Amino acid sequence: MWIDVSQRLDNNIAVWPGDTPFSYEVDVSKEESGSVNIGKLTLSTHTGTHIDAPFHFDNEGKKVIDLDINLYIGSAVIVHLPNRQLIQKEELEKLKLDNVTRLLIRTDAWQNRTVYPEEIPTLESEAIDYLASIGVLLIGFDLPSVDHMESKTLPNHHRLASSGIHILEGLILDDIPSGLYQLIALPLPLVEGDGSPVRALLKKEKK
Ligand SMILES: Nc1ccccc1C(=O)C[C@H](N)C(=O)O
Ligand SMILES: [Zn+2]
Ligand SMILES: [Zn+2]
Repeated sequence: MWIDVSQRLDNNIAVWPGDTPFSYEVDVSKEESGSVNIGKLTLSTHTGTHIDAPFHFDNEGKKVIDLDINLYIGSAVIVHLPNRQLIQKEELEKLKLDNVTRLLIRTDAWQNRTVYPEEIPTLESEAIDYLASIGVLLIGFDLPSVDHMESKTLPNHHRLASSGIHILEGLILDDIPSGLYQLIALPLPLVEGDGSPVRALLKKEKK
């Protein structure tokens, strides 16, 4: 059974402070067209559960279409690290993450999803270097960012990208136990995209 770990996209979804509100409307109704309802979406590429392309924080960085889709499908490990402000290398070392290419970190730190949190846990730089050294290629969080909310320089976004680690944000992992899963979280084929909403799904691996 696949489990949906995506935020639902409705007109009340919280967005990054100051960012474009999400909107879905029926632009042309069935009555108007005589045949079909046609919806219109307005949204930031960083709405809800989404991936970041390096172009989000680097003008020379890859855009969504340039990202390898294989990153976003395959086995993933979920670890539960609640009640921390800083996620440290030592702690990750203890989790025996060898051979993990997709790592999802459940922090439980974004409790009220109707608003953006003021502060969120982050990885220390040594932890990013450690994950890169063991071969992690995708990191996902149940958080709206991999940097502090007020950060303008986005050091973790840059360090992850330069280490070859791709970013998945805004997962809903509330009820998901630690363990080994299959993940699907594919971005849209946005040619100019700096990010893309995804439908993120998990399936428990037997074992
Ligand atoms: N600064 C922003 C301003 C407007 C919209 C989004 C942001 C973000 O940085 C979003 C977050 N860091 C993200 O990677 O989704
Ligand atoms: Zn983002
Ligand atoms: Zn981000």
